[in-house]
Amino acid sequence: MEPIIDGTEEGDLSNLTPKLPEYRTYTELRELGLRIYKQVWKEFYEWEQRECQQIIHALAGRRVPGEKEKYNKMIDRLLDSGALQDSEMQIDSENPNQPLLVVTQYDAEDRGISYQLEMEEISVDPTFEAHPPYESCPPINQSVRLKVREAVDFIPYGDEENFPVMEYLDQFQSFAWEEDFDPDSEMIQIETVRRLHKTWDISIKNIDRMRIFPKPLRESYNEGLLWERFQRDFLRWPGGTEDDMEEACSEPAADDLLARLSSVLGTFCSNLNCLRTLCTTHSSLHPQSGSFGGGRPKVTNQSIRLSEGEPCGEECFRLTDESYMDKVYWENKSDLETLRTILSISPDLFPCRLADLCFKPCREVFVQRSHIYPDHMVYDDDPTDTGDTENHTKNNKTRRKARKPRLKFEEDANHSLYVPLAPCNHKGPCEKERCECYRRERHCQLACRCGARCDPENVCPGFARSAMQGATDDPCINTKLQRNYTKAVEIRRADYGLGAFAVQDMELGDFIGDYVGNMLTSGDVENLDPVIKHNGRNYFFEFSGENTEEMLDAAPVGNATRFLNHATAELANCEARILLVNGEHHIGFFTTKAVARGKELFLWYGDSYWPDKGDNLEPSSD
Ligand SMILES: C[S@@+](CC[C@H](N)C(=O)[O-])C[C@H]1O[C@@H](n2cnc3c(N)ncnc32)[C@H](O)[C@@H]1O
Repeated sequence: MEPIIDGTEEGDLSNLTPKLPEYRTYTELRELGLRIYKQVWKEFYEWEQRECQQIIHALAGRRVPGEKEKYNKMIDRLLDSGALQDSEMQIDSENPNQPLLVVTQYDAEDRGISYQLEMEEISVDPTFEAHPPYESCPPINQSVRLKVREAVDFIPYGDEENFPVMEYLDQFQSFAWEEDFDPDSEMIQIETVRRLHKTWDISIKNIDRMRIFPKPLRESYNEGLLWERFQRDFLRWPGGTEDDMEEACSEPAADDLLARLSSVLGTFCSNLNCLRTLCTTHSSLHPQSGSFGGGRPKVTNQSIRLSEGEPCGEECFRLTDESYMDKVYWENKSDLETLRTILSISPDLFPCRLADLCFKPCREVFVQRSHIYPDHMVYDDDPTDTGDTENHTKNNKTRRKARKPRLKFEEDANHSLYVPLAPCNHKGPCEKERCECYRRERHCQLACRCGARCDPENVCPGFARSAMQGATDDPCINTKLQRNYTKAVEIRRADYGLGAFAVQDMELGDFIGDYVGNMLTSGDVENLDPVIKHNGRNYFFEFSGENTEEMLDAAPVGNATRFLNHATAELANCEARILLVNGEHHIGFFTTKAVARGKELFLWYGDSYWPDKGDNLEPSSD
């Protein structure tokens, strides 16, 4: 038997039943929900049709008097389906210069009736040259990881006969326009929820129980239809009220520190190269380097205790010995919970900081941290190396078959300085004696924040000192990239499609920009896909170092650097350098000689880029 609505639990109908005694079961409630849903649906689409008509009318040019009547008459004749079943159109061959279109329609007995249609001639300025067809490329200022799309968004070059449409479509499973999220239906659902909740006093929980929407309204404080709605701008329409539904999104409990922080910072990326919201660079594959940089502890208690610095007093954690390890007892369990939460966010936070946050002596927090993370639990492997990455790589590998020619960063006599190095993994600042980066003149200067593992708080006292000193007169080359000290370029037609031209005089060593694109994790990429084959433009840039093989594709997203064309090594006036910035590899383009304003910028793409043609492509000399 259908359960009667419970009047005791949260989200019950005890307050509803007196108002609406007929709604006593969830089936009845669902019928009410569906009724409101249909009502909103109808209102929305009636409004949308009217609204669209108005917009289209507003866009139309001025009408010639009588034109409408003439047009209507003609349409009536054309649509007279009793007499005519088919039609064809042709230009009047006797009068090719006359802009006249003859429409002939045929009836079932093949009798044709012809109409002449007046046409408006639009002449195009003969000096106007249409822009060559280009694939879409939204601008980005840092590389991103695009999801591997299984649905095709649109068919590029669909109107060009020689584009292999079917070969292109074969790569996808479905059409995005058939599947993707529909903002209209989200608005209709939200308005239905609002009416049920506000007008009919039905709780969010009971609305969920009606099971009329495809996804739950409130899966958690940051999941579900209600939460998603507040992440977007909302279309205003007369039937929908943009009001207080936000309050229906539940907040994490007051004492759930981790959840509260996540709800605030969930979309904020704390990676030093990012520091922005809704990052798609770090959080998708490496969630721990996104929101919180937390994850597993990397620093042992022993190293913390022996780290550089003077004890702050007799009770300092630096003076903790074994005998003290079982003498710390915190009566209030919530103190320990707070410490655990802080450590789950930042597992290597120094005891002095922990002491401030927990209102406890540093020695006590140190001992408690040692219990939570005993030294045998502290690994020195790469915490960002998750199974996710592996899966992603595997997926890519199965999807991708052959190696594409790509712009490749190769170690040779001229470029050996710029082969990427793994971040230094030692305590303190880089030193001549021990650092490979120093030997190869790739060291981080003190004021530069290179080296993901060089944790300023715990293991790199040199960092803290240098940071206070501010930038040096001769800052590390990374700062040009970090601060975006680029020289302006203009993108315009060149000998090989579009090219990048100097807008101002440039000197040797000027920074042009950071080559950004879609970050691919696998060294293997798909067969030259039909779009590249068709338009002949390849935006892959691969670089491989000691432990890295990374690839950027600036075809789907990019910035001005994607337009630097190729020239031989002698004629090129720019070069690519691999920089290690806060532990991430970047490809910076720099001038290798002075470039006068108005001149095109060229890069030597490397031998592997032109597998068929060899390196004999030269730019024009002017
Ligand atoms: C990274 S894109 C450079 C920008 C490109 N010109 C555009 O319009 O987008 C590389 C492509 O440009 C063209 N290209 C660049 N340099 C060239 C050269 N020296 N000779 C012939 N084609 C070149 C090739 O189609 C190549 O795949």
